[in-house]
Amino acid sequence: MPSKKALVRRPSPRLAEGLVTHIEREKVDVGLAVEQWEAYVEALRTHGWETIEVDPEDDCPDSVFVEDTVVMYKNVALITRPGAESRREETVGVEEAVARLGCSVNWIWEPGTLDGGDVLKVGDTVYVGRGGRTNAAGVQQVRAAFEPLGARVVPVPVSKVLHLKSAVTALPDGTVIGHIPKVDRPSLFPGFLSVPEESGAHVVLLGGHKLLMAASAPKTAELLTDLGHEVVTVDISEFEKLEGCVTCLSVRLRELYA
Ligand SMILES: NC(=O)NCCC[C@H](N)C(=O)O
Repeated sequence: MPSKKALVRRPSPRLAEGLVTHIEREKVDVGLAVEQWEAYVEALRTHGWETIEVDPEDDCPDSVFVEDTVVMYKNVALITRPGAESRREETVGVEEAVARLGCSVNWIWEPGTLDGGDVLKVGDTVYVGRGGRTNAAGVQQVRAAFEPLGARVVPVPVSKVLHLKSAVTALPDGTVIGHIPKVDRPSLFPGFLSVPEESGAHVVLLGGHKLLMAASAPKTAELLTDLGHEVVTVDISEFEKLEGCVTCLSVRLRELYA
């Protein structure tokens, strides 16, 4: 059944200790990050999403990046086993939240690792990034969880950025967008549009032609507006310093059964 709920998780007071892998560490202003997070949540609400706060996990610096802890396909919530050990505790509260919402719960098991940021769904095609955080066993377990439900899992190499969705996301019509220097194999996607900025590759689909994007990609916002999309922007500079992007701050639940 169509639903418009989104999981979010308040930033930890230890946010500034979050992991950085592909970029230089920069000082994070936690107070500003909280303001930016609140504005992000407000943008989701303004555009028709009911936001559900997962209990905060103050001891986990990266817990605000809730996308990495669970992958939804239909009514099934696949609880991940994050590739970074420091993030594994984050899944506990998320599992409880999705179970309360009536999802069927499934899990990635050792030796599998999977970060939700490595999973991009385009219709029933589920692209899974095989990179620093997601291993081959993780990809195989996504297949086992979702293919019996009608998905087709397509593994994609990721070597230049943290996650698959740091490199590419998809527009409402299924066109995959990415900033070419950061995409390993653009030819793997049937329809690919190159965008001028790295953070322009990240869109959250708000419904209809509305896209939520970071304020740091004005040229891409202009391009997508010119193509007929309605672009809503949020400043997420403090999360970008930790390799976060608009997608990773929420998990949209579009097919809840309950
Ligand atoms: N899905 C995402 O883009 N997640 C961002 C995670 C950033 C966090 N600092 C990490 O390295 O795990």
